[in-house]
Amino acid sequence: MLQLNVRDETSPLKAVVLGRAESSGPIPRPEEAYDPKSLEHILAGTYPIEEDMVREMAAFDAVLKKHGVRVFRPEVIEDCNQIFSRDIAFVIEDKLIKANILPEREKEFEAILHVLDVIDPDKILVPPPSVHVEGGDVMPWKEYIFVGTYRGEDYASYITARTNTAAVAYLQEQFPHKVIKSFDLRKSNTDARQNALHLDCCFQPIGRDKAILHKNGFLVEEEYQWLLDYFGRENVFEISNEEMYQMFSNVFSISPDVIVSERSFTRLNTWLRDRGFTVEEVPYYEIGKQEGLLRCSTLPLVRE
Ligand SMILES: NC(=O)NCCC[C@H](N)C(=O)O
Repeated sequence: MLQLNVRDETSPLKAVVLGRAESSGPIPRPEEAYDPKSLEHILAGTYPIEEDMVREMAAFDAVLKKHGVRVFRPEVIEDCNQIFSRDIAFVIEDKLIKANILPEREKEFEAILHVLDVIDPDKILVPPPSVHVEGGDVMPWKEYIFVGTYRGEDYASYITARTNTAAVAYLQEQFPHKVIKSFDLRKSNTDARQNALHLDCCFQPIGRDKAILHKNGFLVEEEYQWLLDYFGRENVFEISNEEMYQMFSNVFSISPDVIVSERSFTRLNTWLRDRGFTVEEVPYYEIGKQEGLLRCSTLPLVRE
């Protein structure tokens, strides 16, 4: 049995699910896209090909293994995009919460049932259908659980709004000893530069006391300001609109000292190295075309 344990975003990683790109299906039709960046690449004829994405994920897998991480992979479901394991379930403390994900992505969960077999069933939580939540929006951090949400009345019209206010209330009920801090995120179904698809698309804690942050991802300025004040301006790497689009905030922590990043993120990677981080660079540009990157591809199960 695997003893689940995830209390933050950066403690040394022991076990993780890494998504996979094999048999991820044909190029979707424009009306099948569920994020604006994929849509952009479908329309431009630049949607990533499977071979390239498999190669990128293999490079990520090799880095995780080099650092002694036990890596689980989903079973292959034919013609099903299973790259972004982050969103199908997430672990907080010793509980795995099944996400109530976009209906278009529901069957991805079946591919990790073999992982659930090594987890105590009492530790698996299944939220009611009214709770919409995806792991990209949820981040345990010290006494907090940070949650990205969309509070607008027009929630249902955004395929890019994945975590609702019922999820915020649900997480508070399940983790009463935690402070749930929610953030209203900017959404666009059509413009990837105006869309924070999940919280990890505009913010992520790194190291012991640092964060990557993008102001325009937040609809409420005080909520962005709260994060800036909490981490302290000198500990925050602020990213531009273009860097958010390139998914700079979606790097992945193997430990407080080791971060996996995209090889072209020169400004970020230099800032990290200057602050003593070990940066493991991998090619992940093709996967980035689907509005997800390294954090989105992982589902941490055990951190020290
Ligand atoms: N945590 C994340 O931001 N996940 C990325 C998911 C991208 C995928 N194309 C989606 O729209 O669900």
